[in-house]
Amino acid sequence: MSYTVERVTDHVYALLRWDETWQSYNNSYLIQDREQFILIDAGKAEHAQELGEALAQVGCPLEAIGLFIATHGHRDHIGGALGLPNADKFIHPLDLDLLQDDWRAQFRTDLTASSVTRHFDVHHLGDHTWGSIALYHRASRILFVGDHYCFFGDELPDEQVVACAVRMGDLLEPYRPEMSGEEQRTTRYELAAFNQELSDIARIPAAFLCTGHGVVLHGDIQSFLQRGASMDDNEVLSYVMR
Ligand SMILES: O=c1ccn([C@@H]2O[C@@H]3COP(=O)(O)O[C@H]3[C@H]2O)c(=O)[nH]1
Repeated sequence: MSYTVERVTDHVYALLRWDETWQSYNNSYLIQDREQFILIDAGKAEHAQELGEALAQVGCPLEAIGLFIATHGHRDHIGGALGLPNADKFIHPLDLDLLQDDWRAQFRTDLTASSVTRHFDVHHLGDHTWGSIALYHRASRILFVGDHYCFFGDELPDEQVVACAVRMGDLLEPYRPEMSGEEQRTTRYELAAFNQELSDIARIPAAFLCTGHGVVLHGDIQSFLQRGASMDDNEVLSYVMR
């Protein structure tokens, strides 16, 4: 099994696949709701079959996923969603352009639909990509932030998928505009805006932080995010240079 599957909390699983090509974990998350399964992010299209096997391992056939939400439109978060036959698929309208032409028709952009807001508070971030979002799943107190803040390329600490945010304080990641993969974004350096967005989501009473890549954090998520939001230019530079 090329996916690592781990329970985050009741009815929520993290599914991580180490991608040799990009040398990083790619994360997806499964939530078992009373009526349906919900998938957040779906990995690359070429890993879709393995994602299906990982989901089956926790009792979720692909047909049972009724709702899919992408944290943003990069292909390592979207590709696997194409194989979900019964899911209503959502993405922020500003990321629709990132999708292949023949994929766009499969996606809805009305994130204010009750099928989404019944479960999640949606926060537009717009940093990693123009349409990147954070999703707060109120029932589980999980904050999904996609790649706004993530551990791209990092190994799992002590091979643990879920780790304590306080103990992982030095896992802080710098602001990395180059991660956006889009020229428009990579040439902009907007640390102040990035920090403000982090500071805003740090107010959410989350007990878990689920990012687009790598370890899942639990515990004092507010302090962890606030600490990230307080990095100044010098500190960002020292992280980038290390
Ligand atoms: O070998 C690589 C590694 C990375 N990237 C880009 O960096 C981005 C990081 O965020 P993401 O995971 O949403 O998408 C990734 C891609 O856009 C790439 O194009 N080729």
